[in-house]
Order: sequence, then C-alpha cells, then structure tokens
Amino acid sequence: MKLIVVGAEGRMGRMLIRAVAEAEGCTLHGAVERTGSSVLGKDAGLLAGIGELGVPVTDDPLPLFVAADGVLDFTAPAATVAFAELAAQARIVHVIGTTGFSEDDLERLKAASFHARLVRSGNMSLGVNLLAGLVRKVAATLGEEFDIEVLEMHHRMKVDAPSGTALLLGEAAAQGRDVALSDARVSTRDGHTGARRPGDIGFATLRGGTVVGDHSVIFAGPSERITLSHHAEDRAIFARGALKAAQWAFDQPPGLYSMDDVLGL
Ligand SMILES: NC(=O)C1=CN([C@@H]2O[C@H](COP(=O)(O)OP(=O)(O)OC[C@H]3O[C@@H](n4cnc5c(N)ncnc54)[C@H](OP(=O)(O)O)[C@@H]3O)[C@@H](O)[C@H]2O)C=CC1
Ligand SMILES: O=C(O)C1=N[C@H](C(=O)O)C[C@H](O)C1
Repeated sequence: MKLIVVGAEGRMGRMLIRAVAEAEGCTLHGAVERTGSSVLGKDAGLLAGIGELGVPVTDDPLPLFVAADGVLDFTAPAATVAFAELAAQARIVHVIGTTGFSEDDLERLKAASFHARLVRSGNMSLGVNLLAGLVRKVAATLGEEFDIEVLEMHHRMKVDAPSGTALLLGEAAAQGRDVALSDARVSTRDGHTGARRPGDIGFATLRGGTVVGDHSVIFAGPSERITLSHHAEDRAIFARGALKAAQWAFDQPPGLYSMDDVLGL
C-alpha cells in the first residue's frame, strides 16, 4: 500500500514515517509539511531518524495524492479538512488521528467521506478502544447515583482540550447512559459552581512535561468508586493503529469509519 504521511515533522509524523518504513506491504509514497517549513526538501527517513528513504518532504500534496493509496494524517483541524477534500478527489484512504475539530469541520469530513474512505478516531490505540467498550458497559450498568468524571493528562505542547480520547471516552459513557454527550458535558469548573448536577459527565484536563497520554474514567458512587484507566507509554501504539486502519480501509467502500469498525469491536 502506497502511503503518504502529512505533518511529517510532527511528533506523530516522524513516528508514522518509521512505522510505514518498517511495515510489511507498505511503502512511503510521500511526506508533506506546510509551506515555509524548514524541513521541505529534506529526506523523510533522515527526518524520522532511520536513514535515507529517497522521499523528500514537499508542500505540494496533490501530485502525491493522485498516485497514492492512502494518507496518514495527525496534523491540525484546518489542515485535515483540506487533506480530506484532496483525498475525496483522489478517491483514497484517509486515516485521521487529528483532534480538536469543530462541528463545522466534522460536517466537512462527512462530506469528504462520500468519495474517500475516512477512518477517524481520537485515539488509534487498541487499549483505548477496548477501554471505551468497558466504559460504555459500566455506564449502562450503573445508575445516576454514580457520577462520571473523565480525567486526562498530556505533555505541555498539546493544544486542544479536552483531548480527543477524553471526548471519545465521554461519548462511550453517554452512549451507555443513553444520553447525548452535548447535554451532559461539563468541561470547566471555576469559582462558585454550585453542587454537581445529577447525570453530568465531567472533564478535567492536566498538562505538563512529556506525558504521552493518560486517561481515567471515574465512576464515583455512594461509598465506592470504580476507575478505568489507560496509560500510553509510547506513540508507536497510535502509529500501529493508524497503519492497521489504512490497511483495513483499503478494501472498504467510501464512508466514515471508526476504530471500532477497524478492530471489529
Ligand atoms: N488519534 C490518535 O491516536 C492521536 C492523535 N494525536 C493528534 O494528532 C495531532 C498531531 O499531534 P502531534 O504530532 O503531537 O503534533 P505536532 O504539532 O508535533 O505535529 C503536527 C504537525 O502537522 C504539521 N502541520 C500543520 N498544518 C499543516 C499543513 N497544513 N500541512 C502540512 N503539515 C501541517 C505541523 O507543522 P507546524 O508545526 O509547522 O504547524 C506539525 O509538524 C493532534 O491533533 C493530536 O491530538 C496525537 C497522537 C495520537
Ligand atoms: O496530542 C496528543 O499527544 C494526543 N492526542 C490524542 C488525544 O487528543 O486524545 C491521543 C493521545 O492521547 C495523544
């Protein structure tokens, strides 16, 4: 499978270049960075620290997209929406790990999925997607006397909050309770907030250091508490999931898919 990595210089971009170069049946077809980036023209393999691959980083995605099978995209919302429109024109697979989308962005991704095969998830790891299933089940089993709080911590460079994973886990809890997350979500508390509303799903965000990604869903009930957690130790887990998603989507019709579809959960 001929794959392009966009956002090649990023933390995930460099990890993805390494993962594609090592994966059986995959080749790195291209590497893209934004116009003005200091790494344009540099070899993608050297950028990723694995030796020359003969793939220079470019800021011109279109010629690459038309001759590729898929694109791995962990960039930023505006960039991803533009790449999805190109993936739709080229009728290829677009694996989207980017987080922090607005409702309008999500509508545009949906439109692109009429022609492209899109797989989008706030977390591409096996562990988090399994955890989401557990959260859904526990939330469906426990009543509203158990308060649900989602706690996350990430490295100091992360730009969006709550994390895509926290929202994915919050969605799972809301599905378990058969409510809309938008009605139950409480993302900020400051000052005299009053008592907690029954049924709220709260989010708390910590940022600092080099933490790859820690998430806990706490079910706090009368005199007892259940905590379900995931700790990401290496970004390789996200890259592995993204590659699996690309290979799975290769045989699918156009559409918007999730990691549940990819993993058969
Ligand atoms: N779903 C998942 O499993 C995971 C999701 N993520 C998400 O992936 C995204 C990226 O994370 P991370 O790698 O840490 O972030 P980085 O900031 O390290 O990397 C993003 C890269 O994308 C580049 N970029 C931005 N806009 C464009 C553009 N228009 N064209 C080409 N390249 C562009 C950035 O360039 P510049 O610096 O010049 O802006 C940067 O090099 C985030 O949204 C994060 O939350 C991260 C890990 C796992
Ligand atoms: O920005 C990150 O680093 C991560 N982003 C994703 C998120 O928003 O949940 C996934 C992972 O936790 C790392």
